[in-house]
Amino acid sequence: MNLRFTKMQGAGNDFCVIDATQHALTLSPAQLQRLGDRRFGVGCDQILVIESSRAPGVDFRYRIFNGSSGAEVEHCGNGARCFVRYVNEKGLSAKRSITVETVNKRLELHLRDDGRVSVDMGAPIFELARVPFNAEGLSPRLQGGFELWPLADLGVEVAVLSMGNPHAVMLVDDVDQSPVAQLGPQVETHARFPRKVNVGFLQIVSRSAVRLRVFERDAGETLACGTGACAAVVAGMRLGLLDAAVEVQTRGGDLKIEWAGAGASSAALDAPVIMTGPAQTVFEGEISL
Ligand SMILES: N[C@@H](CCC[C@H](N)C(=O)O)C(=O)O
Repeated sequence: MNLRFTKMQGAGNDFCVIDATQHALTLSPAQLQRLGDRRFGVGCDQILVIESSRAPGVDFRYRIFNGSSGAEVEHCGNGARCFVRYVNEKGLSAKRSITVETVNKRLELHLRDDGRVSVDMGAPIFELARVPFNAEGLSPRLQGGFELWPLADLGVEVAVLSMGNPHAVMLVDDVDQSPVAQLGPQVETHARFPRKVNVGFLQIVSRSAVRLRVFERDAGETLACGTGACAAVVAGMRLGLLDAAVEVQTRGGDLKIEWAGAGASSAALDAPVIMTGPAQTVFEGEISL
């Protein structure tokens, strides 16, 4: 089959976007991997499929597949910004704000007048079983009232949370010196994370700025990870290190993360995380799969 795609990027995290609003489309893991393959296919971190939705109040279904494995995942923040840019540029909706549903949550996406995109990423999830993270037999170290969990065999401590997809965040002194390529895959596949995990390396620069590298589950290190930025900043806020609005510097660009739960009582922990950043179309093409 011949498949039309649009290559997009948000802070360097790149995507193949496929419009499946007019016809049902099922791609096999091998076809998805071909799209994701940088040597023999198109090349991208994730494949985003746009489907129509019949759910009340929902404009589109937003499906996400990791490009290297073809596995469907729950959430992709940088992809969400590209999603609403695509829908607008292709005239699939004239609305500046749309609501989409992923496999496990609803998101609100807004095109801003300054050219950037804001996404209501929903509330972070801290229940370990829902991340999922198996903490049996472990004792966390508390910092600012939040837990840092030891992964003793790797000699690191991680904050654990979900943005709809699983994240482990570790504090580092300097992201440039961090052993991301070595430690990333070891934490990603650690037995304590039964569905694997995205791994963030977080350097605190000030109370309103951080540097971040993320080793993504099934994708390796990417230039930026939107859910990773949200998870890392929320972890930093709960550890008492960050204020409520934070600039995240990644290798592919800057993202702004805001969360009303920072420094607040537990009543505000279910406040949504708001992410703002760029989204751009790179080129369009067709591939034979
Ligand atoms: N690039 C993403 C996250 C994509 C999914 C992730 N690799 C996972 O497996 O959960 C983002 O911008 O959030």
